[in-house]
Amino acid sequence: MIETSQPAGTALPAVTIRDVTLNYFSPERETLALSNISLDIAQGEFVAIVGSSGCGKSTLLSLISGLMRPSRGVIQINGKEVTAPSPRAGYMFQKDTLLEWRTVLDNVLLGPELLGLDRQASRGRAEDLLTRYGLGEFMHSLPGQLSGGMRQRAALARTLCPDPELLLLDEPFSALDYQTRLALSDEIAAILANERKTVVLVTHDIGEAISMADRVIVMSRRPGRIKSIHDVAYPSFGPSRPTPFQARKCQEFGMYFQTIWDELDAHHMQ
Ligand SMILES: Nc1ncnc2c1ncn2[C@@H]1O[C@H](COP(=O)(O)OP(=O)(O)OP(=O)(O)O)[C@@H](O)[C@H]1O
Repeated sequence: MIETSQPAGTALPAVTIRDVTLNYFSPERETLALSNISLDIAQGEFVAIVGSSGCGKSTLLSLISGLMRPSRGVIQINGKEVTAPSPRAGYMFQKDTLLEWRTVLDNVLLGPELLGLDRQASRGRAEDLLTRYGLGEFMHSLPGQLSGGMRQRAALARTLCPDPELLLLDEPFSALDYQTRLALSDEIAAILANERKTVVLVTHDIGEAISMADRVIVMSRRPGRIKSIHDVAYPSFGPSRPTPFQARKCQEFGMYFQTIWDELDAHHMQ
C-alpha cells in the first residue's frame, strides 16, 4: 500500500489521482476508458467533472469509490490508497435506488446497515437528516409516495447518514424536470456547504457544474483524459459565495458557460 507523506503545514488532499489508466475487457474487445488521469482534490472542495457521453466520468467515480481498481496508477483518499469500497466515500447514483418496500427511514438506515454500523445508533442521525431535508412527515412512508425531488433528497440523506468525508455524486439530478433540478441543486448546495464535505459531481449539465463547483474538470472524448481545468469564482457577486441560482445570474456564469461549451463542442467536431 502506497501512502503519501506530506510536507509539514501542507494539507493532505482529500483525493489524489495519479497516472490512472483503466481498460475494460470483454470477450470481443478491450476498451481504453481512461488514460493517464492525474488530479488532486482539496479537503472541502467541490469539483465537477463534465465531458461528452462515454468519456469515462462514471468510471472515474467508480475508481475513486473503490468499486473498481485502476489498470495502472494510484487513487488515494486522505493519503491512503483505495483498494476497496470505503465508508469514507458516499456514492449517490443517477437513479435514486431507493427500495420500494422499505419505508423512507429504513431506506436511509440501509447506508449504515450495509457498512455494518449499529442501526439504533444511526437512527437519530437518520431522523435528523430527514427532518432537515423536509421529509420529517414522510419518514414512515414508502418511496412511492414521494415526488422525484423528495426521492433524491431521501437518497442524499441515505448517502450522508454514515457521515462520509467524501461525496461522489453521479448525475444525481438528471432524472428530474428542469425546475425541480434547479431548486434541488440550490438545496443540495446549501446542505453540502453546511456539512463541509468534499464533493465530486459528475454531470452533463455545464450550468449545473459551474453554478455549484469550485473547480470544473473538462474531460476529452474516449479515452478519457483531462482536457482542461477551470477555477470558478464569482467576484461580481461579492465576497460570499452565491447559491447556484444566484450564480446563474452573475456575469461570470455566461463566460464560463461559453468557454466550456466551446471546449465540449470542439470534441464533437473531432
Ligand atoms: N463494464 C464495461 N465494459 C466495457 N466497456 C465499458 C464498461 N463500462 C463502461 N464502458 C465503456 O467505457 C467508456 C466510459 O464509460 P463511462 O460510463 O465511464 O462514461 P461516462 O462519461 O460516464 O458516460 P455517460 O455520460 O454516458 O454516463 C465508454 O466507452 C463505455 O462504453
